[in-house]
Parts: sequence; structure tokens; C-alpha cells
Amino acid sequence: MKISFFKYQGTGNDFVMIDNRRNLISKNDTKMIRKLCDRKFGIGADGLILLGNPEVEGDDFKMVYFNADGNESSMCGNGGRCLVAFAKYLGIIENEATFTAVDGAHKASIENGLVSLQMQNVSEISQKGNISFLDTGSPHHIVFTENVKDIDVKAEGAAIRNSDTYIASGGTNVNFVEAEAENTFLVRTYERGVEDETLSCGTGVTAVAIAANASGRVHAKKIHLKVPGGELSVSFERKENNSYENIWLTGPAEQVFKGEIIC
Ligand SMILES: N[C@@H](CCC[C@H](N)C(=O)O)C(=O)O
Repeated sequence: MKISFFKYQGTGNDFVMIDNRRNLISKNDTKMIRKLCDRKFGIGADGLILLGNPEVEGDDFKMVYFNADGNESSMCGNGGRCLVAFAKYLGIIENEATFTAVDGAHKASIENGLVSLQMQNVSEISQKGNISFLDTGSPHHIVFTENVKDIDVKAEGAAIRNSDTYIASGGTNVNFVEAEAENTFLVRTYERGVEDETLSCGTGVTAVAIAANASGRVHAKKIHLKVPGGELSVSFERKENNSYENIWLTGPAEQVFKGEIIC
């Protein structure tokens, strides 16, 4: 059997995309999904996303996300933005979308080639010194530090991800962050499920922007994030009870090629 696939990237976080509205791919086929994401034996990607038929009234489609290890995981912000661009390519939407992912409902819009994705509200943030932890659809440990370019993200990220603090709850993603200028941060992320540094992480930079504001490092409501694969921005509203709402992640998302999988 041959199945069409598409490859997208959002600031260097890359994904295999499959239009699964006819249920061609089983979400339990971990082995095949892992192989498709393998950079030597498959197409190669940080994750794979199935675009499914909507299951919620008013939605345009459903998002099902898998990490490169083949396992279904929590929310992927860059993947969500790429999926919106894919839905536009397929003619499912024009420039606005409503869809449901594992963490709940999302709205999105496309303007001037940039895709903006509304993220879930955040009300719980743990902070201790230069460390923060919060969940923006996926869990994120954040280290505010210096000289981010010199960090061995794979080794240090893996040590934190596999530490006693996180291992029992399924691990975490780890972000190393340096203030570059007013309202601008450099971010490098270790992603669980890829088990390596990726060039960008959407839920990660969202978590960094909120943690930077919550810890008083910045007071702005729109924050710029520079990642190895490009630039993103995150805007939000901080409520009186210190929760964060109306959170939007914005950046580029583009189709890079298409082909056929031989199953
Ligand atoms: N790259 C993603 C995050 C994907 C999920 C993560 N690897 C996890 O399993 O927690 C993003 O852009 O948010």
C-alpha cells in the first residue's frame, strides 16, 4: 500500500504529516511511526502528526501527535502550527482554524505567512532560583542561565529529564535560556521522546516566555524567542490571580517536501 506524506518544519522542528481522515494509519503502530521518523531508515523527523476527522462539533480537524520514538505524546506547539498550514494546503481551512489536540481545544490563524496558535491557559508555575517548571500542553523544566551556546544540551537535558524529580511522572522537556536583550531570550531545548536537542520547541518557548514574566525577569506581554532554527514570539495576558490566558505562539511553518510511504 502507498500512503502520501508531507514534511513540514516550523523553526527547524520537523514533522511528517499524514492526512488520516480515511484512517489509513493506526495510532498504535509505534514501530512504523518510529521508522518513518528515523533519519537513516525512514523519512526523518522530530515527530509525526496525523490529521484526523473532527470529533468535536465546530472543529475543522483533529490533531494526533507522536514523538520520533513512535509514542503518542502531549501537545506539540510547532507541530500544531505546521498542522494548521497543512490543513490550509489540503483546503480544509482558509486562514482560521479550530481543532482539538490531546490537551484540548485550540484556535489558530495564518497571517503574512506566520501561523499563530492559541495555547492552553497556565495557572501553575513552580519557581526556585533560576529554575522554573510549568506545563503548556507539555511539561517544561526551564533553566535561566548564561552562555547557552556552550551548554551540552543533550547530556545536561537527558540528566534532568531522567532525574528522580521527573522520571516517575513520565519525564520532562528541558529548556536552557539566556536573556539576550530586553524581552528577547535565547532558548535551546532537549525534547523527551526525541531524546536529543531539537532546533525549536513551541510549547517550550511558550513556557519560557511565561516563566520569564512570572519570575519578574520581564514585564512585557509579548516576548521574542530565538531558537537554533529561527525566531518565535509568545504573547499572553496575566490575570490578577497570576494565571496566564489568551496565550498565542507565533512563527513560520512551511511545507518542505511530499512523497509516498510504501507500507
Ligand atoms: N516539539 C514540540 C513538543 C513535542 C512534545 C514533547 N517532545 C513531549 O513529549 O513532551 C513543541 O513544539 O511543542
